Amino acid sequence: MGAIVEKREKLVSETLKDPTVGDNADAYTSLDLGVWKVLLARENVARGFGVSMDRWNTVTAAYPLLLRFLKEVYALDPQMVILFILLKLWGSVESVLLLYVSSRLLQVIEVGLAEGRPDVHAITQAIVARLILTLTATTNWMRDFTCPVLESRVSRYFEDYLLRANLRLDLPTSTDSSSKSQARPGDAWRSFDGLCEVAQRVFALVSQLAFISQQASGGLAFTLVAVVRPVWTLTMHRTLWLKPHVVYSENTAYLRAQSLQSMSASRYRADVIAGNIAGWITSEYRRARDALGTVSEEDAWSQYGMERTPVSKIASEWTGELPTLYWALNAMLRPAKFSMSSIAILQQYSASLNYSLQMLFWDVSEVGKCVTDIKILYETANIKNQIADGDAVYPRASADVSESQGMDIELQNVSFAYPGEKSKESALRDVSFYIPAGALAVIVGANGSGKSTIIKLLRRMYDADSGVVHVDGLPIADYRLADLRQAQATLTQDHELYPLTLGENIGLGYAEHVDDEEMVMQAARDGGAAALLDKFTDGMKTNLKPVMTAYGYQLDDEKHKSLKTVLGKLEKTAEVSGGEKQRLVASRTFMRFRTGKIKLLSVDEPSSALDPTGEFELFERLRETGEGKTMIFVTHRFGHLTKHADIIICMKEGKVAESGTHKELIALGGEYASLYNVQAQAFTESEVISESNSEDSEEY
Ligand SMILES: Nc1ncnc2c1ncn2[C@@H]1O[C@H](COP(=O)(O)OP(=O)(O)OP(=O)(O)O)[C@@H](O)[C@H]1O
Repeated sequence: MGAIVEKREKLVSETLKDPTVGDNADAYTSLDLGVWKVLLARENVARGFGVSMDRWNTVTAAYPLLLRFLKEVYALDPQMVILFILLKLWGSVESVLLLYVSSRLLQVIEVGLAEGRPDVHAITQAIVARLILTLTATTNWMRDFTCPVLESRVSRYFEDYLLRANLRLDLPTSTDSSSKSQARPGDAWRSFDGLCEVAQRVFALVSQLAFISQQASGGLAFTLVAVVRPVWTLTMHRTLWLKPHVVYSENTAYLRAQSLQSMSASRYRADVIAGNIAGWITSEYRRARDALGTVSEEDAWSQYGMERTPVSKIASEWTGELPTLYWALNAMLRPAKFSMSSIAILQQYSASLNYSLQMLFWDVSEVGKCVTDIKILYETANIKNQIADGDAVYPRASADVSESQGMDIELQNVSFAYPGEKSKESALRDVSFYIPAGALAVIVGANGSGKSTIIKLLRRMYDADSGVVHVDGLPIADYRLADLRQAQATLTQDHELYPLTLGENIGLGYAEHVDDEEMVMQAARDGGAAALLDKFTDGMKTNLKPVMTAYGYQLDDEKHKSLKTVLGKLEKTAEVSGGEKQRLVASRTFMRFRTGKIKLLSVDEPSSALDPTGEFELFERLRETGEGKTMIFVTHRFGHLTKHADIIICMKEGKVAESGTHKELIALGGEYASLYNVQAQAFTESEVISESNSEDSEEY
């Protein structure tokens, strides 16, 4: 863990010093906030009353985005939005009305007491006040109904927006943390509600100030004195949200404790139980906690907001006392103009203003977060994909190979390192080879030698750092991505099962025909998954991993047996074995073949969990189906495939060690021959297959 932290420190300081990164390291301030480190872009404009122009600029720059956001939310349901805002604003109106009623009440009581006659006005005022409270209860009740309806409309709209924005991201972009979107659909509603809340607070404060400034007991001077505190507090408020910053932790003990804590997740459970390491995890966790001591883990944003000295807080409290001081001084200096009721009324005004100010301050401190969340939300749709689209149509009408069913592939001096790769060596180094259209190529080599990476470059999951991948004579980057991918079928062990039905898991190989049960069934037969579909009562309609919606709380083992049984049944999902998963994924690939557009089939070790018969049948069917198309198989197993291969590319440490046919490579006696011999030894009488007699020995 210490090494990780050292590396992280080094990485940060080297990146900031790196002139190619573009920024200047001096432009950042590094802050330590508990377990967090914050790299904060330095503000370059002079500060006045704690407010920087940068902060103001950020808010004004966000204005068009805010306007767009509010317009979009309004368009979702104008009537509901208006009702929601009116109900919110009622809170502000109500506070002014209550101020008015209670000040009138005090005055009338005072007059009544002085004159000693029945106080009809006071009784009327009290009834009106009660009516206001009834209205408040009704508006609160109405808000309980409007709020969830509007919330779900806003959330659904932005869920849809984010789904589209995220699904269009390519692999390097979506895994790159600097461009990965942190937006969540729930942020949209929180931001809208937060902004409405601030609007309500501002409206409440302005109405109170307007009302008080008109009153004989208040007046303009009192109102001005009352606004000193909010102006002071808002200008002194520290927020990170409106500043460009990076937050990370390099606290060894904290990171260690977090890692150990995460080992309670269900994906580690089997290993933790089998390895009997629960005790070790707990004691290591406690040790990490002890080492952490009292260092604060509170989030960096809250810690940044905390004042380093009490000066600002003291000043804020004092400015809050100014209204009291004002009327106290007035009462002493001009006693004739003051009565007990006017003093009580001023006190009420002060208390009410103070409350509104505090609430406003509380909500305004969240505005920065709302603005940032809205910005992140919209920026998700503008994240630029790292894999640029080409404009050439594939297959090319003019290409010599266009008539062929296969794809003509040539790699010329291709080098590639994964983005942010920590390995000392690149995944591919100066790789060159040629696979003619319609050929069967097999890529072999040790673990980590770059075999799968070649397949990923052909699918344009990534682009080469240098060198060129040619497809049908043109650089691969020139083609339209959608055309290129449409012409390829891949089968790897990285494919996942979708949380959808078994039928959809297969049918999505050809999305346009996902509901064609006949076609899906045929693909299932080809991929060896037909028996699996028969196994489940719901067959193709079986939902594999439905999203969990069953929850049970406060259930007693004895008293609530039937409820627990219901819950158990609801929680049960359909399970498939590793081999069955591979059969389903293979069936999806066969479904893809039915598009009739496939020119390249890449198969990357998809059979690790298949039984020998299953594996043999799968490869045979793939070879039959792919007949005439270019086929690339990545494998560790030597046998039928290598025997039939038109070309074998043997990889070693990111380079092509050698290439040729099986016979040629065995005759060469190099890397391929030695890999082959290791496997052949297990099946032959003689320990080593010599180069000379190897020609007929590939069957094992
Ligand atoms: N997503 C990734 N990010 C960073 N490095 C990666 C990534 N995938 C692979 N690598 C690294 O690239 C190198 C080549 O990996 P690749 O998967 O191409 O090897 P392989 O020959 O297919 O290995 P295997 O036989 O184990 O499947 C390895 O050193 C690996 O650690």
